[in-house]
Amino acid sequence: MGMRAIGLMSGTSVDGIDAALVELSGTETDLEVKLLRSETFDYPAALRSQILAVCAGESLSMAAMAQLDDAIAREFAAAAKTIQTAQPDSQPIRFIGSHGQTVFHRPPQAADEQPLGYSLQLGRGSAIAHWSGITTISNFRVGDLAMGGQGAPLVPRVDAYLLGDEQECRCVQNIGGIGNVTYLPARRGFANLTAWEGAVWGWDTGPGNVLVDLAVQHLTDGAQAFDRDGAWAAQGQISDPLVTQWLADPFFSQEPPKSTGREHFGPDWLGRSRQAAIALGLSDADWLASLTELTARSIADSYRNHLPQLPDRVLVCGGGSRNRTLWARLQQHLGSIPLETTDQWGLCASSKEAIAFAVLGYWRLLDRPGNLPAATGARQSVPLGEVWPAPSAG
Ligand SMILES: Nc1ncnc2c1ncn2[C@@H]1O[C@H](COP(=O)(O)OP(=O)(O)OP(=O)(O)O)[C@@H](O)[C@H]1O
Ligand SMILES: CC(=O)N[C@H]1[C@@H]2OC[C@@H](O2)[C@@H](O)[C@@H]1O[C@H](C)C(=O)O
Repeated sequence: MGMRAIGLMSGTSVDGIDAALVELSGTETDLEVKLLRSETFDYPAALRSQILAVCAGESLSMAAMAQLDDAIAREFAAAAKTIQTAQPDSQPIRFIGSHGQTVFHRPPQAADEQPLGYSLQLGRGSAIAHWSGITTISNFRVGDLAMGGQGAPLVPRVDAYLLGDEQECRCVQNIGGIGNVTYLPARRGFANLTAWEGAVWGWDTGPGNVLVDLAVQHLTDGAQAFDRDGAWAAQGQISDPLVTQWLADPFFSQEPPKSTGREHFGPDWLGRSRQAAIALGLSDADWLASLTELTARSIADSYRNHLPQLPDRVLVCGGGSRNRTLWARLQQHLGSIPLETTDQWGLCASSKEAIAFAVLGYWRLLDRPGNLPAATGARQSVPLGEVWPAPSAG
């Protein structure tokens, strides 16, 4: 029997906590993850607004930050306890792997006086361990940042061992708030596993759902959080000149390793895009169609611009996989390359990132590396995460 664990993730959409109860066995090529249960726990509305305000640059006193940190940790601990209670049996949970909530992300800048990147995830693991009574592994990004890396994306090494293939070259495309890709060349072309792992690659492709979400929230005064199934964008016309103008953003032509967040693709970016759309006389639906197109184009263009070869297949995960308009546009730009969800390959598309943080925590306990230097730019691969033992009962 494998090791039972819980993975917890709240991403850049800030929609809620994705929780996955898993059973883990093996290590890398023999790694197996059985998903026993998964659930999303929405943030209380007031907490979500506060997180979004902080992500948008609102300043906080240290006391307010401590309070926010622990309000998030409480939600994470409660999510873990709820999913633990829903277990099919009463097996002990060995650990929680918790990503936490990113509220600030600054990639390293080579020309800067402070070249180290900085990434802050709130919801401290020590408090989650305290409130859940389960050993918690958290703060996964800092170890990579200390090695000079971007601190993101961290999922590529997990994708490699869960979705890599002997014969086929694949891309795994996550479309959360921000989009990120993992490139998995076919294993058969490599002398050994180390050589193959060295050729696995990944980067943030840019906006996933974040701009469309913000636009829908703006247009509906917050009544709607996202463009369900892409229905609104489907009613509009794409403005190619506008999309081309947006694609001139320097992030898109930057060579990987690269990562980004709401600091760049956030409210200010959206405001400028709104002005440009109004200047061209676009309707609301045209604006949404064009923002959706930007996500699709930025993903497909980044494959063409950066990859050594186009993949045989693209596997999509994250909430954006449910946006039909985005899906159709991405398929259009990928031409004959088949586009499928990771569900079709045995890995739940809406829980994959939560599952990945359970695997990264597992690798921490096994003293195995978590990051891929090719994906993050770190000087070396290291085990990721800090371990917070639960206080013993009684
Ligand atoms: N039915 C749907 N139609 C269109 N979009 C959807 C649908 N369901 C979810 N989404 C989109 O998915 C988003 C949530 O995706 P997800 O949970 O993968 O994001 P995340 O955890 O913030 O990701 P990341 O950390 O990778 O940025 C929502 O904000 C919404 O934009
Ligand atoms: C700083 C941060 O939280 N980055 C997230 C975000 O959401 C998607 C993309 O940007 C990715 O780089 C990362 O998450 C995934 C899970 C990762 O680290 O692989």
